[in-house]
Amino acid sequence: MAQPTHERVRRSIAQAQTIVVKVGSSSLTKPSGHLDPAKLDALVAALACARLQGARIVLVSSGAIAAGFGPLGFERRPADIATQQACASVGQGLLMARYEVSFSRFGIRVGQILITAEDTIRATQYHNAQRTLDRLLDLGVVPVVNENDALANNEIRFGDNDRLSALVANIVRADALVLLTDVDALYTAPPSQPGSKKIDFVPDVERALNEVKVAGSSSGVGTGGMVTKLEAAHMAAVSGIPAVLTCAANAGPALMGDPVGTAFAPIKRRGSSRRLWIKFASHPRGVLVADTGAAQAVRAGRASLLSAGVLEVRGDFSAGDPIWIDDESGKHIAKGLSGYDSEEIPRMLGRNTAQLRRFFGDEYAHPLVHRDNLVLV
Ligand SMILES: Nc1ncnc2c1ncn2[C@@H]1O[C@H](COP(=O)(O)OP(=O)(O)O)[C@@H](O)[C@H]1O
Ligand SMILES: N[C@@H](CCC(=O)OP(=O)(O)O)C(=O)O
Repeated sequence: MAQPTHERVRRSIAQAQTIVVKVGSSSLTKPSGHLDPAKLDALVAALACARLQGARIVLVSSGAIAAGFGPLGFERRPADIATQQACASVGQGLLMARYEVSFSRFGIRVGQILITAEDTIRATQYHNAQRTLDRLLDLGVVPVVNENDALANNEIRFGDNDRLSALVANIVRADALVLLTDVDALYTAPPSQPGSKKIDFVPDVERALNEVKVAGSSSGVGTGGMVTKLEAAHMAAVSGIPAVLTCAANAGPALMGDPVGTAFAPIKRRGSSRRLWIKFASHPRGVLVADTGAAQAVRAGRASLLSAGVLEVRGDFSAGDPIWIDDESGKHIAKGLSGYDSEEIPRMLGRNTAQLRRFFGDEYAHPLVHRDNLVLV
């Protein structure tokens, strides 16, 4: 794919039909950490303007914990998970109530979607989320998405909403991702560092990941800082979606394609959402160890993993679950979705397709991991 120019990326954002906008806690709160209704109203005005011009808008909004800790009597954002979850439970309702009132000024309805990492890992939940979001957008609603903090356990939590927003962008097949935060752009180093310079355009986010110095959040209310925002821009780029990162006050101009903040070029053609999910969001539940020939074929690309080239299966998983494909030295080569339950696999190992068909029947004559369900790492 030819590298798009800065101007072209901005134009494609201006022309985007379906747009995912992510707003961070720090952009919705006062310095005290409490929810700031004026900031929320200003953001909603910019989004409503785009919506009323025909864009399909999904808002991924943080701020539940920030909205909840004040009313619960805490002076600052609590650090322990259980209290954060309690704050999110109280704050999510308060946040939605504000969005409801604010969007209703423009005659726009909102719908709440609380999502967990599991919903982006399991194919059935993923498709369920996709169907609901698509239908809401068809009905002209602005879905307001957040992680289901009150229930998500720490091991599978995203924790930040940046990467979640990139997955949502893929789920709704968005044409653009807009990341709104408390800095106006990506800088060559954290803006507090002397000499850091603003970056207007990132043609290749994979290179930027190595070159830009980023830090975590320093706002006291945000979570991932610039690290997870760059990861989100990367996930968008590899699924063919241009992104722009800027401050919430620039939401309007950013959506119009004006040269505010930092624009990120897509680096691949739009790939399948399944592959993005496999690569970035799935948590493998087992391992298939490939022999030298199979490892070579998988590494070379576009080859399925056949039972004949697999030496060992580890873990307890079901057909459709994500698994690692390792080489004999234990190095991860790829992630993929298993075609079979782990308990079915041992008797299939080392056998070619004709043998599998003869011994076990047609339903066993398929690859252990089909190439469409496999992503190199
Ligand atoms: N290279 C960088 N460029 C811009 N901002 C950076 C960089 N490295 C770290 N940051 C910090 O990331 C912060 C934004 O992240 P965060 O507080 O998590 O916001 P949000 O709540 O919007 O997710 C900024 O306030 C900034 O200080
Ligand atoms: N889901 C959490 C978001 C966590 C968070 O602070 O994220 P972010 O501000 O986007 O870095 C909430 O609503 O409070």
